Formats: sequence, structure tokens, C-alpha cells
Amino acid sequence: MATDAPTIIPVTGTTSESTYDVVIGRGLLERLPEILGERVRRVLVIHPRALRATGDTVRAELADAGFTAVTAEIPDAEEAKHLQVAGFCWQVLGQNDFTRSDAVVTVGGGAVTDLGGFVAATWLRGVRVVHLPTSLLGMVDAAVGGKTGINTSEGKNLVGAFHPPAAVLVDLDALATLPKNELVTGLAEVVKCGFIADPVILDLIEQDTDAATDASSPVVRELVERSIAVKAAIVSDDLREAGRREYLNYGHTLAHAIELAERYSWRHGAAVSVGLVFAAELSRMVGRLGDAEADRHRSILELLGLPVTYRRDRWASLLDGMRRDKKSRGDLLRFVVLDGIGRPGMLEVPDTSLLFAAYQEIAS
Ligand SMILES: NC(=O)c1ccc[n+]([C@@H]2O[C@H](COP(=O)([O-])OP(=O)(O)OC[C@H]3O[C@@H](n4cnc5c(N)ncnc54)[C@H](O)[C@@H]3O)[C@@H](O)[C@H]2O)c1
Ligand SMILES: O=C(O)C(=O)C[C@@H](O)[C@H](O)[C@H](O)COP(=O)(O)O
Ligand SMILES: [Zn+2]
Repeated sequence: MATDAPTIIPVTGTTSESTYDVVIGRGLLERLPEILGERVRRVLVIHPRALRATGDTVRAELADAGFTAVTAEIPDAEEAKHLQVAGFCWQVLGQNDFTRSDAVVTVGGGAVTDLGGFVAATWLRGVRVVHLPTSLLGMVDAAVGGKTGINTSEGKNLVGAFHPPAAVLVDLDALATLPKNELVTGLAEVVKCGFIADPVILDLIEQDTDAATDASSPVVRELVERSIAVKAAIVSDDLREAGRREYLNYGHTLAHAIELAERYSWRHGAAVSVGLVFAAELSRMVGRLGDAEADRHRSILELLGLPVTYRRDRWASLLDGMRRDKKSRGDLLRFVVLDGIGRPGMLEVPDTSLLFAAYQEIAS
């Protein structure tokens, strides 16, 4: 799998709008003009303050190719996923006369692809978007699949739309400047893919953790490709999360509640790490997952230096946050659990004492 030639993983939706390629390689920027196509005249490049130089490079490449390219610089990380930031981007689009045949390009981590995707989904009820993810998490997860959204004071991603991109360019060169902690937190979503669908991912990380956390190593490329393959296969079948797309939410019910409790000072991937251990404990407690498989969650995440416990005194607010999870139906909380590695399923939990018991296994 590890070569220097680009790898293309197709997402095959039920319509041409939900069918696109995820291209993984190096030096991919030159492909962007062709992907946007001749109908596009204006392009809004959305990037965070921290990636100003990269955003400018993308804008210049587009201008050289004959597009009218403007940038919208947005706040960093989770601060980007606010209604006011979407409003700022809508204003830039309006002031520059963007029409339905124009496009948005996002440059950044998952927060930017979520916000920029949402802006593209809502501007004139939908314009083309191409994602250029720059964080590991953005590459393996957020840029692929068309989930876009912003947070509200009540919780994570509570407002959004399904809006598949026209393409995703995963340029592995971007990882060279990514801080180690961002790489490692991104690996939590990679581990998630390992547990729900591709155990080779787990073997690769356990066999050589140093290589798995070295952005320049071929192991990282293989992990990126394998994780994208898992996600692409699932979202190709179920863009709108009517069925098995819910499995991509493994570990996320608690994770999103932790992010809210921490006012987004934790990275998403760190919260997902704790959420994975909780989901594994829940799976074990209801007799669906064996001890060895459940313990493997904690051990692989600890190997990566990711958190596996959370504050004992926060249970009440976490339960409150979990009720607003998108998998809930009325008063019924629903969780993704495992019946074995690579065998996800759903668990309905009418009685929250079970959740409290599972939480005791991760509480510190
Ligand atoms: N839509 C989806 O399917 C989906 C999937 C998973 C996660 N998400 C969302 O993604 C977000 C998390 O994404 P994230 O972990 O990438 O966080 P992020 O976007 O906040 O980026 C993390 C940090 O890394 C910096 N950064 C990114 N690329 C860089 C680079 N190449 N060099 C230097 N710094 C760089 C960013 O500026 C930021 O400070 C969350 O909001 C989460 O909800 C969405
Ligand atoms: O793509 C999906 O579907 C996922 O659930 C992937 C998750 O990793 C991601 O964090 C997603 O944004 C969570 O979505 P939400 O619907 O629970 O807000
Ligand atoms: Zn996630």
C-alpha cells in the first residue's frame, strides 16, 4: 500500500453528487483547478489563522489557474464551529457575488472541513466544496463522508447538513507541520476504524507504535489509507446515517459529552479515546464483548499516550450531554457497541444505571 504514487479511494453514492474521489498522495495541489472544473469562476478558500501561509498558497495557485480566489480566515480549532463564523463566511460569499456555479475550498483540520462544508451546504442551498484536510483526523475522517456542522451552546454538531464534497485531496505533506499531539489525537479515529472494521489497523499500531506516530513513515500512510477505505465503504452505502453509518459513531456518545463538559478545551480525538474505552466496557458489561477485546481498547490507546479515564464527579452532566446525542430516540439512549472486533452493533439503553456502572470502569 505504501507507495509515492497517489492512491484513489472512491466514494460511490447513489447520486452523482454523492460520488467522488478521495485522492491520497503528495504535492496534490496542482490537481485542484481541474477538479473544480471550468464552470467554476469564483472560489472561497476557508482556512484558520494558524494555516494562513497554506491558505495563501492555495489562493495563489487558484488565481494562477484563472479563478477569482478569495480567502476567509477563521478562528482556530473548535472556535471555528460557530454560527457567527458561518455568518462571516456567508458575508464574504455575498460580498463577492458567489453564484451556484462557484465553489468553496477548505484548508485545515476537521473543524475547518466541518464549518466550511456547512457554509457550502447552506450558501444558495448548496455549492460545490473540495476539502484539503491538513490534520490526520481531517484526512482519515472529517473530510470524507459529507457530514458538516457547527456547535451550539447545548452541544456538539447540533446543527448541520449532509453535503458530500466534490473531491477530497489528502496531501500527506501537510502532516510535516502538524504538532505531535494533533497527530496522536487523530489516531483515536484510526483506532476506532480498527475496532469497528479493520483489525489490521490495530496490529500495525501495536507492532510499531513509533512508526505509527511518525508522520513521515509509510505506516502512517497505510493507516490513513485503511481508515479512509473503512469510512468510504460505509458512507457509500449510507450517506444519511439511516443504518450502518451509525457505527462510525463508536465511542462518540460519551466523547461529545466530554467535549461539551470541557468547553472544547479537549481535542475531539482525545475525547473519542475515552469514549472508546467506555463503549468497550459497556459492550463487555452486557456480555457482547470478551475481556481480551475490551482490554485491548485500553492498552492500544495507552500505548499511543491517549487518555482512557475521565473525572468521576462529572457523571450527571455527562449523562445530560449524552441525551442530546443524535442516535437518541426520544428518551431512549442508543450506543454503538461491539460483538467482537470488526463486528459493531447497536445497544438501546432504557435504564441509565447500566451506563453508570460502565462509567465506574473509566472514572478517575
Ligand atoms: N464531519 C465528520 O465526519 C467529522 C469526523 C471526525 C471529526 N470531525 C470534527 O473534526 C474536528 C476535529 O478535527 P481536528 O482534530 O483536525 O481538529 P482541528 O481542526 O481543531 O485542528 C487541530 C489543530 O491542528 C492545527 N492544524 C491542522 N492542520 C495543521 C497542519 N498541517 N500544521 C499545523 N497545524 C495544523 C489546527 O490549526 C488546530 O489548531 C472536531 O470538530 C470534530 O467534531 C468531523
Ligand atoms: O462520519 C460519521 O458518521 C461519524 O460519526 C464520524 C465521527 O468520527 C465524527 O466525529 C462525526 O462528526 C460525528 O458526528 P455526529 O453526527 O455524532 O455529530
Ligand atoms: Zn469523530
